[in-house]
Amino acid sequence: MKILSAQQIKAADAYTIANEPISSIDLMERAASACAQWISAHFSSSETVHIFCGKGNNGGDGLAIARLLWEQDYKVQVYIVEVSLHATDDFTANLEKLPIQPQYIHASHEVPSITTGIVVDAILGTGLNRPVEGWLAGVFHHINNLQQQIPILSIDVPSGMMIDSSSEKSTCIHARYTLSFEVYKLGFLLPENAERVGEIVLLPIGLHPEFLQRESTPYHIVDAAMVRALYQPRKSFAHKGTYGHALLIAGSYGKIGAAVLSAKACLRSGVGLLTTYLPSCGYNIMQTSVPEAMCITDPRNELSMQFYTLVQEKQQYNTIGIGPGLGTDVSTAKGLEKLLLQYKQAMVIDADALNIISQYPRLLDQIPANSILTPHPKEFERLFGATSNQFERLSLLREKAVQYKLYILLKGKFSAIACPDGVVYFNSTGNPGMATGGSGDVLTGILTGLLAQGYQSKVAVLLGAYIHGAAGDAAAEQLSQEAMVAGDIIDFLGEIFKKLPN
Ligand SMILES: NC(=O)C1=CN([C@@H]2O[C@H](COP(=O)(O)OP(=O)(O)OC[C@H]3O[C@@H](n4cnc5c(N)ncnc54)[C@H](O)[C@@H]3O)[C@@H](O)[C@H]2O)[C@@H](O)CC1
Ligand SMILES: [K+]
Repeated sequence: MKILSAQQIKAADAYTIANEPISSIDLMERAASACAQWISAHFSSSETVHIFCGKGNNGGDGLAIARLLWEQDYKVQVYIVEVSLHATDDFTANLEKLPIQPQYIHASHEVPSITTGIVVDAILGTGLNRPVEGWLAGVFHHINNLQQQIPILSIDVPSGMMIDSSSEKSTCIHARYTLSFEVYKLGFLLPENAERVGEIVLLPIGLHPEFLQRESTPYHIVDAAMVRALYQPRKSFAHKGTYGHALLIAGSYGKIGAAVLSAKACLRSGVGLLTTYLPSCGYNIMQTSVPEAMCITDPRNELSMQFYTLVQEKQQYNTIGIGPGLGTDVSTAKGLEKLLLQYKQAMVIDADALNIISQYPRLLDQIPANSILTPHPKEFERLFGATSNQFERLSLLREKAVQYKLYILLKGKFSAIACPDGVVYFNSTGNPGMATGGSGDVLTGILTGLLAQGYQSKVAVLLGAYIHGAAGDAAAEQLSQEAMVAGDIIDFLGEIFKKLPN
């Protein structure tokens, strides 16, 4: 699914108006009626609905929602926040049709103290062009400080939030639900706005499909339809050689569990054969807990330079996953350098392997093209430096993926996957229950398994990120976000794979 900028959304509205064709006011009515329907499906008509409207088209939506709910016997109060002298035509038209008397607000102390019902925020939408400050910021603080039990529903965008750039410094409404139109907005996907958008509800408003199809954007959402199209069912005449041989280089004394989780996830993702390369202390643990994996050990407790010779001697590995629990010992760093100099196929690089690379940045140039890097935000910062906000971090992510011809998956609620062509995909699965030790090791295993069996890097990373999150969602559903552990994600992979065929 495409993510459009504020300018593109405006163009989509205009294209729909011109080509459906439909009048602007009728398109607004359609948007408002989608919101009113959602509200009536979720809140009883005994609730008073307090609707705060600005004077742009977002406010126009609010006025139309007020009328539609009033017609459905809701008790409705409308407050017009005088954000500007100018009102848009569609706002004015809807004000004329409003069956009740609105109350005007020019100062923060004029916000009524609301003790029951629900609040609808239709003050500012995608037309926001500067940070919210002054008395309007005071109005927002009043609304945000209403009692916890009063849900705040923002229409299209929480007022005060920019959708294409950072608005960290802007005062913003903190919504429990954001009822947004048709497409995700970039700002919804970045952690700086997590507390502002609450739960995102996308409501279709019939924007012209032709426009959505032909408009290009560097930002996309990875959804179920996309991964179903990427998934390849297994061939009926397959043997274990058909699905590749992966090498997983992982573990150090005290962190063999990371290697075990990664190995199990790799096997459960369909790899044909798996060899693990571990420090000697991990031998019994791996052979006992993952008997399906072959095991080669390094005589030391940290992995050393020896692992490069191993790859040199045995060229049969279709891919290598390296990093989980590896440690950053100097001999391991040397081994990684030798490995990168020799191994030229796409590989998966995670955790301590990334930390080693950030200590020796010259290694970045040695990473085989189309490899997949999976940093969390701190690892990303260590690798590529700090940025002043998350939109800048996203630009840096794209820039580095292009520069080094890599797929870089920046972990988070909506993991951002930047590709060598500069396109970014945001994963839509996963939950906070996955913020637990070992989840990343599981992801590395899945990605290594998919790459080894012949998926192209792009497909492997999109499919892998999606099924990792989806298995985490299935685990949380069954066990709760609190009680689930990383190993549970592996246990639910099968359930997700079963749902993939079209
Ligand atoms: N036909 C359309 O164009 C449709 C538009 N829709 C709605 O229209 C919205 C966009 O409408 P508009 O472009 O009128 O924009 P807004 O309704 O977001 O408001 C823009 C107004 O707010 C002012 N403003 C911007 N930043 C401010 C700040 N920091 N402090 C005070 N005032 C500020 C601007 O000067 C302008 O007067 C969407 O979010 C959506 O809700 C929907 O009705 C769908 C159809
Ligand atoms: K709003």
